[in-house]
Amino acid sequence: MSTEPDASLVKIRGLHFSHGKRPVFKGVDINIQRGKVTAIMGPSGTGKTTLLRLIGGQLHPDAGTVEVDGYQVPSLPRGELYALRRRMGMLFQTGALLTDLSVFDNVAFPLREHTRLSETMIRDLVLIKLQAVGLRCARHLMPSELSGGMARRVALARAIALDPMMIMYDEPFTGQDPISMGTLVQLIRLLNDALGLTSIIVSHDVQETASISDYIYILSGGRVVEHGTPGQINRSGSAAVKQFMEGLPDGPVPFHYPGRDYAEDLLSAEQGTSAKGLRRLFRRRTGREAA
Ligand SMILES: Nc1ncnc2c1ncn2[C@@H]1O[C@H](COP(=O)(O)OP(=O)(O)OP(=O)(O)O)[C@@H](O)[C@H]1O
Repeated sequence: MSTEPDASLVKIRGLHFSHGKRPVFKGVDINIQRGKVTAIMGPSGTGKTTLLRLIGGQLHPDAGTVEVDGYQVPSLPRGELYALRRRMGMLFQTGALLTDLSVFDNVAFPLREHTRLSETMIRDLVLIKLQAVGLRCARHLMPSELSGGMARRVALARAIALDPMMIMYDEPFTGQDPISMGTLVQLIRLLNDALGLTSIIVSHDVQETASISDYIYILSGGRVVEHGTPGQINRSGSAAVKQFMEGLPDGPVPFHYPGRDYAEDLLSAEQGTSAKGLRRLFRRRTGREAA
C-alpha cells in the first residue's frame, strides 16, 4: 500500500514511449511531489522534453500511466484535458512572447482568453504577476525592447497568470548571462514557495538547477538511472550519473548518436571506386585503416 498517494501531483508508472521506431522510454516510474521543485536531467536526446509533453497530454504513452492531480491524462476527454492544461503552466526556452503585444498585454493574454474577468481585475492581476517577477514598471515595453532575461521573466509572469498548480520549465536558463541566470534560478524557487506551486525543471545547467531542487531524476537510455535529493545524487556511485553531473563527454552514455559504422558511412558515398581506392580514401579521411 502506498503511504503517500496525495503527496504526488504527477505519477508516472511503467511508461513506454517511442517516436516512430525510436524508443524513448522503456519503463519509467516518476513521482513529482506537490509543492516541491523537481529537476529532470539527463544527456541530450534522452527524452526530457518528450516527458513534459507526455505530462501535458500532447503525446500519448505506448504503455503505462501518466497521472496528474488524480487524472489519467492520456484518457481525458478533450475538454477536461484543456481544463487540466490551464492549471499547468509551461515555460519554454524561447519564452515565446507575442511580439506585437506589450509586456502588459502579453501577461493579460491568457486572462483575456480564458476568463471573463473585468479589465480592472485583469489590470490588478497583471500588475501583481509583473511585480512578482520584478517587471511591473516595464509593462509598457515591447518584447523587442527587453533583454533575454527580462523576456523570460515576462514569460514567467504570463505562465503564472492563471494561477496554475504547477509549472514545467524546459531549459529556462539557456543563453542567459550568469547574472540573469542567477536571478531566474532564485525566482523559480521563490515563486514556487510563495505561490504554493509544484515545479518541474528540465535543464542542462546541472549545478544551478540542483541548487534549487528538492529532488532530481536522471534519465538515460530510456530509463531512470538515478533519483534522489541533490545530496543523494552527488553521492551516487553510478558511472552514468557521475558522467552527467561532472559533464564528461563520454562514458556509459556514448558521445556518438547510434548508427552504422563510420567507415561504412564514408565509403558508401564513393560507389564505383575500387576496393584499394576506398581503403586509401578511408585512410586519408580518418587516419585509420579500414577494417
Ligand atoms: N517529433 C519527433 N519525432 C521524432 N523523433 C523525435 C521527435 N521529437 C523528439 N524526437 C527524438 O526523441 C528523442 C528524445 O527527444 P527530446 O527532445 O525529448 O530529448 P531531450 O532529452 O529533451 O533532448 P535535449 O536535452 O537535447 O533537449 C530524441 O532522440 C529525438 O531525436
